[in-house]
Amino acid sequence: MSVAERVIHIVAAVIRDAAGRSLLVRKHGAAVFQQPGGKRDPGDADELATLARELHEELGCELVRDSARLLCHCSAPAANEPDHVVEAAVYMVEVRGAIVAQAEIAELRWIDPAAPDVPVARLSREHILPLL
Ligand SMILES: Nc1nc2c([nH]c(=O)n2[C@@H]2O[C@H](COP(=O)(O)OP(=O)(O)OP(=O)(O)O)[C@@H](O)[C@H]2O)c(=O)[nH]1
Repeated sequence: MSVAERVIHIVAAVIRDAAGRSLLVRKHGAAVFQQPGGKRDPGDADELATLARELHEELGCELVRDSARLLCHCSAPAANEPDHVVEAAVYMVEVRGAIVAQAEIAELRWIDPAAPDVPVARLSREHILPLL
């Protein structure tokens, strides 16, 4: 496997509630929680199209596109794929509609970014939550 094949490019979302808690998801088969989001599909026009599609697939809600603000670009060892690195564009976003875990999601959790009470993937723990 080449170095390029070991890099997973994703677009990820920070979604917060009125109390400042942040939403994390755990996928079926995964041990740790991570940001909602995912890999870009060839059919996605841009990063926000990827995010809108992933948020709908995972949470059943709609991205409010105008609300999106780039928070950071960051990278960490991938949570679920050994020997892979995840590189993320991370956006703070607002969503419209009810947030309901869809089929691919085992669990949703609103966490305090300063004191998560669930196991959290490194990308979130080391790079994203400290910015919130
Ligand atoms: N979405 C997301 N993926 C992350 C994060 N942190 C992290 O290490 N990853 C890694 O990046 C991979 C991205 O896969 P994904 O499962 O979210 O993406 P996807 O929905 O497009 O993939 P799929 O269609 O193959 O299921 C995860 O399996 C995980 O190993 C994160 O905060 N959010």
